[in-house]
Amino acid sequence: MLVAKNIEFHYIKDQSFIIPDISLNQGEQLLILGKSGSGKTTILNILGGLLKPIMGEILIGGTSLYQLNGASLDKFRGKNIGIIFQKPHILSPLTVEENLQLANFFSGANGGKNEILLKDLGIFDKRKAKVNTLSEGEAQRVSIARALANSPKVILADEPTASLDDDNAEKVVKLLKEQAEKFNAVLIIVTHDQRVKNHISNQITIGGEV
Ligand SMILES: Nc1ncnc2c1ncn2[C@@H]1O[C@H](COP(=O)(O)OP(=O)(O)OP(=O)(O)O)[C@@H](O)[C@H]1O
Repeated sequence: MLVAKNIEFHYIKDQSFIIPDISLNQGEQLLILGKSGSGKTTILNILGGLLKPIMGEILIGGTSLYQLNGASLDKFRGKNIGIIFQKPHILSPLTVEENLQLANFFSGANGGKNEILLKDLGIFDKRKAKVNTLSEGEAQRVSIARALANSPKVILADEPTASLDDDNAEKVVKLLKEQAEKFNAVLIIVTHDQRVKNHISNQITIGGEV
C-alpha cells in the first residue's frame, strides 16, 4: 500500500537526511521515532506528497506520488492521504462541522461520514462550536476528524500528542489506531514522545537513539 524506497533529501547540500526504506501493507502501522530536528516532519511531508525528495520514489497503492503533476497530486492527496499536522491546520473562526465540510469540498467527497466520525471522536456535541472556543485536546480531535473526513487510505500524524496531557495523549493515539483499523488504512505516526512507544510495536528510529 505504501512504499518508500531509496529516498534522499537535503535542505542544504552535504546535509542529507537518511530515510530508511518503508513498506507497509493496508492496515499496517508504523511509529517513526526521532529527536527534535532529526527530520521527522521532513519525512512525513515527503511521504504525504508535500515535499519532493531529491531521489527515490513514494508509491501509494501503486501510484508513484511525485510522478503526478501539481493538480493531480493535490487531488490524489485529498482522496488518499490524511495528514494530522503538528500545529493543527484547522480554521479557528469556522465551526467544527464547517471544517469537515471544507475538507469534503476540496476532495469532492459528500461528507456522509462526518457525523459518525465526530461521534467516534467524541466531539459531535461540539459540532456547532467555533474551533477557537475549544480546548486544545478538542481542537486536536477536530484536526484528526478533518484529516479522516475523506476516509484516506494513508493516515500520517506529526507529533499528535506533543501538547497533550497523559490522558489525552493516550486517547488520541488510541483514536488514531481505531480509526486506521476501521478504514483498514496505513497509519504512520512520527514523534519524539516516549508515551507513544508502547502503543505501536512496529518502530523505526531516525537520527540516533531518542
Ligand atoms: N525549510 C527548511 N529549510 C532549511 N532547513 C530546514 C527546513 N525545514 C527544516 N529544516 C531543518 O531540517 C532539520 C529537520 O527538521 P524537521 O522539522 O524535519 O525535524 P523534526 O524531527 O520534525 O523536529 P521537531 O521534532 O523539533 O519538530 C532541522 O535541522 C531543521 O532546522
